[in-house]
Amino acid sequence: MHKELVLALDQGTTSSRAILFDRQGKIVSIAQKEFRQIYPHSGYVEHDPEEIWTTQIAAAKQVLNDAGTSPENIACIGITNQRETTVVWNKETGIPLYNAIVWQDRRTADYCKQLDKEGYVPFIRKKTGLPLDPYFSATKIKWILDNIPDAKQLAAENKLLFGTIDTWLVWKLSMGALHLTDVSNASRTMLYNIHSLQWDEELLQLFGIPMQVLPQVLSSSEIYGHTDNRILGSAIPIAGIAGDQQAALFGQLCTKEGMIKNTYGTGCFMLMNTGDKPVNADENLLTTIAWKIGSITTYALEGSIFVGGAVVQWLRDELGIIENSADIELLASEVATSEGVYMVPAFTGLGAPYWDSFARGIIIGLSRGTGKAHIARAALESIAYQSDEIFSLMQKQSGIDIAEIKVDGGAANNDLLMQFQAELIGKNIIRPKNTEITALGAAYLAGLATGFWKSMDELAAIQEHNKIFVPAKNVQYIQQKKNEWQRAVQTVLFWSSYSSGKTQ
Ligand SMILES: Nc1ncnc2c1ncn2[C@@H]1O[C@H](COP(=O)(O)OP(=O)(O)O)[C@@H](O)[C@H]1O
Ligand SMILES: O=P(O)(O)OC[C@H](O)CO
Repeated sequence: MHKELVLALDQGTTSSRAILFDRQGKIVSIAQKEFRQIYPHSGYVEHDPEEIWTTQIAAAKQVLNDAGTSPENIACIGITNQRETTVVWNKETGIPLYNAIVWQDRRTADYCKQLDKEGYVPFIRKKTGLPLDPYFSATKIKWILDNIPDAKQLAAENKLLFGTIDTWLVWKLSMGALHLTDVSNASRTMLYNIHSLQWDEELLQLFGIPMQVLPQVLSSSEIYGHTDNRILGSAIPIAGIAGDQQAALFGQLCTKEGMIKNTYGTGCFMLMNTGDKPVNADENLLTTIAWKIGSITTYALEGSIFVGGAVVQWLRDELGIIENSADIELLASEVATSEGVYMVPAFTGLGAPYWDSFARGIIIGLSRGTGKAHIARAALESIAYQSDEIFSLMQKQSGIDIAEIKVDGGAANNDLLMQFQAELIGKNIIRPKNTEITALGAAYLAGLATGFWKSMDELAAIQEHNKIFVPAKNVQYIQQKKNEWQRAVQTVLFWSSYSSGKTQ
C-alpha cells in the first residue's frame, strides 16, 4: 500500500501536539493537548512525564481519527521536543523516579555558581559549546541522583535510565525496546562533546553521572526502530528526531550556512546555520548541533531567550488583562507607543546574552497615565528587543551580513510584534504559510530517511510564505528605543547582583 502521510509529534513546553502532513507538507489534521505546569517552589518548574506521554499519544490517536486514516497509511513518525528537560526512570518498571525537571527550572543555580567559581566555565564551553547554566540537563540529572532516594543505587545496578523528552517518547512508543536520542538533543545535555560526537567521560565524572544511564546517540534522520504495534495498532517506523529549535531551523529550510530563523514560542530561540564546523560562540551565545544527516553534522549558533510568548501568557493567566493570547494585539494597538514603559520579563532569569539565573522581571517607566494597553505593548516589545539583541550578536560573531530572518511559533502570528521586530532589526522578516514549522521539520527529517520525500529540492518546491514584514520606521527613533530598553535591562542586572551576592 502507498503510504500517504507523515506523523509529527511535537512535544512542547506547554502542550503536546500531533500533526499529520501530506506530500505537499500541508497539514491534514492537527491535535493539541495541554498539560500541567508544576511549580513546587520558586524557580522550580516540573512536568509529569506520564502526562507528557498520555497527552502526546492521545494527540496522535486523535489526528489519525480526525483524518479518518488508519495507522497503515502512515509512512513514518518524526519526533521533535522541548529540549534539555530531564526524565530519569527505572529501566525495569519504566516508572519515572521524579517529575521531569523542565529546561526553565533554576534549582541548580547555586551549584552552577559554585562550579563557575571553581573555574569550570571554559572547560565546559570548550567541550560542549554551552555556557554553564542550570538550563541544560547535566545539573538536573545530578540533582535527581543526589536528592531522590534509590537513584544512585539503581544507577549502580544499571537499572536507571535518563532521557530528554525525545528519548522518553521513543522508549514509550517502543514499549521499552529503544533507548536513544539524536545528536541535536544530546548537544543540549552539557555532557556531549560536540567535536568528538561522544558522551564526554570527563564531564560525566565532573557531574557524577554514570555512562550507563545515557541513551545511544544517533543521527537526526534514520530509521531508529518501530513503534510497538500495541501502541497505535501498527508498527510504524520512527525515522526523525530533533530538538524543537533545530527542527524549526530545518523546517524553515535554513539548510545553508548563514541562514537564520527565530521561533516565538514560550521562549524565543534564534538559530543560525553555521555549516559543518562549529563556530565558537563567545560567552553570550551558544554553539549547538543543528542535525546530523548521513555522515554530515551541521552546527548552529543559538541565542536562547527564556521568556518570549510566556510573557503574553503571564498577562493572560496571572494579570488577567487579556482572555486569549491573540487578544494582546488588539489591546497593544490601542496605543501608538508604550510611552516610555519597558518590561523586562526575566521571570526565570535572563538567558542569552546575559546568562543571569538570579535576574527577575520588571516593568519600569510607569506614569499616572499608564494603562493596560501600554503594558501589553511593552510586553510584546520586550520579545522583540530580546530577539534583536541576539540578532546583532549573531551578525557580529559570524561575520555574515544576514539577509533576512524566517520566523515561526505561536507569537509569530502577531503582526504588530513582527512589524516591530522588522523595525528593530532592520531586515525583512519572512513568515511561512505553515507556522507549524517545528513539526514540519521533524516530518521532513523522518520523510527524507524513509524516501517519502526524495530530496531537499523537493522540499524547497513545496515551501510557501505567508507574509513579509519590511522595516520602515525612522532609524534614529528606533535607536533611542533600543537605548531605553538597555537601561531597563541594566536595572534588572543591578537588582539581581544583590540576589546573586555579587553586590553586598
Ligand atoms: N497572537 C499571539 N500574539 C502573541 N503571543 C501569542 C499569540 N498566539 C500565541 N502566543 C504565545 O505563543 C506561545 C505559544 O506558542 P507555541 O509555539 O505554541 O509555544 P510552545 O511550543 O513553546 O508551547 C504562548 O506563550 C502564547 O502566549
Ligand atoms: O517548548 P518550546 O517550543 O518553548 O521550546 C523549548 C526549548 O526547546 C527549550 O530549549
